[in-house]
Amino acid sequence: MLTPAKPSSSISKVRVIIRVRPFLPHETASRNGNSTPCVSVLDSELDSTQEVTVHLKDPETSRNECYKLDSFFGQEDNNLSKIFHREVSPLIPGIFTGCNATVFAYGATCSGKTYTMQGTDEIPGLIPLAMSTVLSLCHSTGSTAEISYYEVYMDRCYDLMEVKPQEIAVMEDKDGEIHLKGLSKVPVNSMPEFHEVFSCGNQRRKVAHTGLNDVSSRSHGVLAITVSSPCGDGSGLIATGKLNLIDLAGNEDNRRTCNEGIRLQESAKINQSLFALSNVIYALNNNRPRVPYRESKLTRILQDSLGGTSRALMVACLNPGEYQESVHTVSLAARSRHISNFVSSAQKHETPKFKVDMEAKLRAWLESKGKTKSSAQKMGAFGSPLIIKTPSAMSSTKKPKAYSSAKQKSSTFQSASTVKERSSVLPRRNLFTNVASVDPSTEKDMNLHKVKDCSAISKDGGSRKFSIAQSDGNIQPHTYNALEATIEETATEYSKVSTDMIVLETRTCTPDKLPDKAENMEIISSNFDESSPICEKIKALQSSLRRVLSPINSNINVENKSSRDQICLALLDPKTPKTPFLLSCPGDKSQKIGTHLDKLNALGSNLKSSLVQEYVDLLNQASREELMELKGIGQKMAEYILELRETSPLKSLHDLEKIGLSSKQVHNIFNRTARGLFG
Ligand SMILES: Nc1ncnc2c1ncn2[C@@H]1O[C@H](COP(=O)(O)OP(=O)(O)OP(=O)(O)O)[C@@H](O)[C@H]1O
Repeated sequence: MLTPAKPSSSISKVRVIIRVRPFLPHETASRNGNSTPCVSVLDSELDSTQEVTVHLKDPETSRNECYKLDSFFGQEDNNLSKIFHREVSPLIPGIFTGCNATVFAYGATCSGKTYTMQGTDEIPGLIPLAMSTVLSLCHSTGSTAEISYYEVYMDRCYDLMEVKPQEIAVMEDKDGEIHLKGLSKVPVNSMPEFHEVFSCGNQRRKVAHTGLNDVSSRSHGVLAITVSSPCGDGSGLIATGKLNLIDLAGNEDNRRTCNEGIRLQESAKINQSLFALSNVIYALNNNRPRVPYRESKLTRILQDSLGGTSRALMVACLNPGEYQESVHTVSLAARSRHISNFVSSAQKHETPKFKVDMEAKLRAWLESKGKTKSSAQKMGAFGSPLIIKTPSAMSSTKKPKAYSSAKQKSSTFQSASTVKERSSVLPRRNLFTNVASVDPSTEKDMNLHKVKDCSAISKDGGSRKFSIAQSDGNIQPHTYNALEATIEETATEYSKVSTDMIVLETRTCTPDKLPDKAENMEIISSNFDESSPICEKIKALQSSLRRVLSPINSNINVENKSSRDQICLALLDPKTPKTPFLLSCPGDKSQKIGTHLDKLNALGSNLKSSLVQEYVDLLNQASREELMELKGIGQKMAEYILELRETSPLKSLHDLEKIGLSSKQVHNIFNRTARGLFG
């Protein structure tokens, strides 16, 4: 029987849940029998269908982090039917009324994504469970089901139902509907039929890109179940709905793998598309006016099944023994889910300041004061979209000792009496990460610590963090949003040229711990030509940030730090010295700038970058007639460009591929224009 959709405490349009797989036998052996997972939730939250706080703890360094997510399924929930009945089954009835839904398994390699989606013969995964539910509903309602199975590999789409996987063109019609031209659809009436078709597709997916001995998926596998149902009103109309069940490729941290050659390219594409997916989910959950569907093939294909009336579920899969990897996965998942609500200045005066690792103490304290479990559960971690309800009667004399003593030492904490009723305190946007292990009472300069801490993580984990650190304060929402949009855009650009894992985070810190001068904040880019678009963007970002910050920094009132408002931003990166030119032999500076030929080559490359940038600007600004004067652009193309840039301005020539041009065509258009300059 289908369970009705459960009301959730969260207002996410895309639910984001965690699933932790059990340790595998060889993992338990190599951990000398230690089977404590690096991730957990409080026992009281284990069976919660409400928001949960996920705790990650590194047994080796005792680092820890907390994130708010929609639900948690631990190692003991090995039976996938629990996840199915609670999270997936409620999405199915909508498919029979013409709505779409999407379920993704997201996570690092070997975190259990494929297992979660497919299961085994004994323990069916989410895909067979969903298929069998759809089929039984079809039988009882007179509906029919068809399946398609395709993969997105290196930003290209291939039909897995064909004996030799065919590339599928992704087309968008004038109503914005996406069509996968020529994609096979196979009618399915029974589970044996389904298994036969699905396992052939799986075999093709495995062989196509991994080789038979390599178990890691290098592509995103999408099983689409399309249901056609007669409308119950006797009109003879048919409602068509679609359920996408997606086994995403595993994200990878390339500085911890030995990837090279094609593997490195694959990995870059995988990380880039996962980041684009997270941006889409974030935009949807935050009611952003623009949802960046066009940033990857996968999100473009899923446009009709993410947002609008569609419902979606992200299952973030974790390997219980991999702390760093889990932090990457959960932080990206939490960021996707994150609901932004900027606090107005008036509200900010009394915004409670908690440090994330105080949450458990505060919750315990509330409970000891006789608060009900449910009110205690509403207690948000620092990164919580919903900050807290505590009784206004709570007096400072009743403060817990640890709390008040912490307050004396650091303004990170505020007395419990300043905690406001939930109705009057809106959440601030923050994902407070990487500093949870810091003891503020011993930390002289919290901000420095944060920077150090994040840099260290960058080195350990090989991730690039793009962070916004913000104190509560008077930064206008539009200024904040503009900065945030710029940094997101920068991170997206970065993801296009880098194979690093990208972590984008918004953090909150206390005003007195922010750098006094904007100049103290380092925005470091490495491995890029100074003239590259990413460097240009970073420079522009840095200077606009300084402009925003300078009046604030000049008005510092040391005595009144708690009401001072600041925002600071840092691209936290391993510190690589900048070099004047990055030529073909990185690491050997003496050769890089030695000869006139090198300089000429460097100039040539600068010229090319600025020419490309000029060209992109022109494409974004020119009229239809002007566009048609460009070599290689006809009327149809000009119209496509006008349409495309309305929703998403072109950022690079590569963006032209989003309107269906192949990279060769894009190259040719630009070459013709460049040749025209000299011709
Ligand atoms: N719940 C589970 N119970 C038992 N074994 C599991 C479970 N989840 C995953 N595994 C095992 O863990 C290993 C990795 O799982 P899986 O192949 O699903 O990972 P993945 O995330 O899809 O990896 P990749 O991205 O590399 O394809 C497999 O051997 C799988 O059988």
